[in-house]
Amino acid sequence: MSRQLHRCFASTGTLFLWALLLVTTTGTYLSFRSFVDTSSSRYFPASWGGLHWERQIRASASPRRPPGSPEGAGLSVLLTGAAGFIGAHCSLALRKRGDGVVGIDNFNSYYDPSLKKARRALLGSHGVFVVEGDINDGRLLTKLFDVVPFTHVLHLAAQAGVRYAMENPASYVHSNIAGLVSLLEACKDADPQPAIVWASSSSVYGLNDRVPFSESHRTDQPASLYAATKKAGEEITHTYNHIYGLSVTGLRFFTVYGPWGRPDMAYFSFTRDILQGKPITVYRGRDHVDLARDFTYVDDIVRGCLASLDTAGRSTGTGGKKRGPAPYRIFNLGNTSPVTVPTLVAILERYLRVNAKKHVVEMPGNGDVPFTHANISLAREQLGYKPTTSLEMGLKKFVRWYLSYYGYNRGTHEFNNHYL
Ligand SMILES: O=C(O)[C@H]1O[C@H](OP(=O)(O)OP(=O)(O)OC[C@H]2O[C@@H](n3ccc(=O)[nH]c3=O)[C@H](O)[C@@H]2O)[C@H](O)[C@@H](O)[C@H]1O
Repeated sequence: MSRQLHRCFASTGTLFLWALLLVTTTGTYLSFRSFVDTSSSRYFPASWGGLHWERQIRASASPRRPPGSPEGAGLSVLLTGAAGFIGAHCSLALRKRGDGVVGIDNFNSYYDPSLKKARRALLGSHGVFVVEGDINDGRLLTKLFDVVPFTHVLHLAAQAGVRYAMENPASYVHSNIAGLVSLLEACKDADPQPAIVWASSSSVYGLNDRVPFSESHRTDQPASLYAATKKAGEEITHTYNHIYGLSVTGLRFFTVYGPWGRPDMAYFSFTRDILQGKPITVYRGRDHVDLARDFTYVDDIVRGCLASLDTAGRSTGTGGKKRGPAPYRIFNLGNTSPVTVPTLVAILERYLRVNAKKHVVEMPGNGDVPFTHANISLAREQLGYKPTTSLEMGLKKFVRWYLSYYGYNRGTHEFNNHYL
């Protein structure tokens, strides 16, 4: 009897232990799931969806060219990075000529998000709707293509900045590699497939020292992780063109500047610091040679982007299957007249009527290249691209915008009314 009782207690104890194990495992699993769910929903906030949202998307995507217009029916463009510098300018230019545009932007805090929100407000006042979302969110992209048969994607969302790549390398992989692949996946699955025009960079020329830089020059010696991710983007888009028949145009932008620009770029941060009486750091190359850039004004770049969309040709695939070859193009979009960084500073000093406190240092090994200079023959021939704005003229427009936007004209730094 006592042996039976003992066996019974022993088996009850074993059962209890099993039950305990089961409860603990289930609890651990559930808390892991909830962690995964909350972290992913924190990553991709579900601030999209619903009938009202879909109506806004459709309205924004609809071309508004009059029927029988000489320019044709009008494009319907999904524009990534729409609250960014070049994205906002392109969105407005497309809208103004009667194309439909839906923007997407993740409003990250790489630089002051209030500037991005101000750009979004400007776009909103012109009928361009910008979805707050990340291009890594495949569900959102699929939904957008379900709602609208976009004819084109202008992909300008990216982690920009050459030197920041040493501080935050993961953000370059997230946006410029993973985000690009996520977007291409959605595009290849879409029916009809859109044609894609996207922002590569002059930085892909890296250590190339043949000038001016031509599309046929080598681009296998990047000097920064930023450049490497843009170069990778050119190879990745080629794969999608080859396998799925997506029409792809990559644009190598050369140090783009202008009103509503990026605060992390030299012309912008120099302006801010000069006005605030702070010293600026001017990098200098080896043997005391000044650094130079083929600074390109944003309106010229916008014309290049629109011409690329207009000449992109069709993607050939449907339902993820290629039906024939599609265009794959790469163009330099530069200004063809490099200017040294000290000259850039001198022009700003003149317009701002303030002498900069210059701190000249050897260029640190942080990804910078000594100079850039675009050969734009190919873009001129195939896109009719012809930059018309000198750095002198473009900086004048930038400074005028800067003073107005930051309230210097009224002797106050408060938010001001500002228009392009
Ligand atoms: O064409 C591109 O593909 C890239 O262009 C731009 O890169 P960059 O040409 O490096 O522009 P930008 O930072 O304005 O520095 C300009 C000059 O000022 C020098 N520079 C910079 C900062 C500083 O404090 N001091 C300084 O001398 C600096 O050494 C350089 O000589 C975009 O940012 C990038 O996203 C990418 O699009």
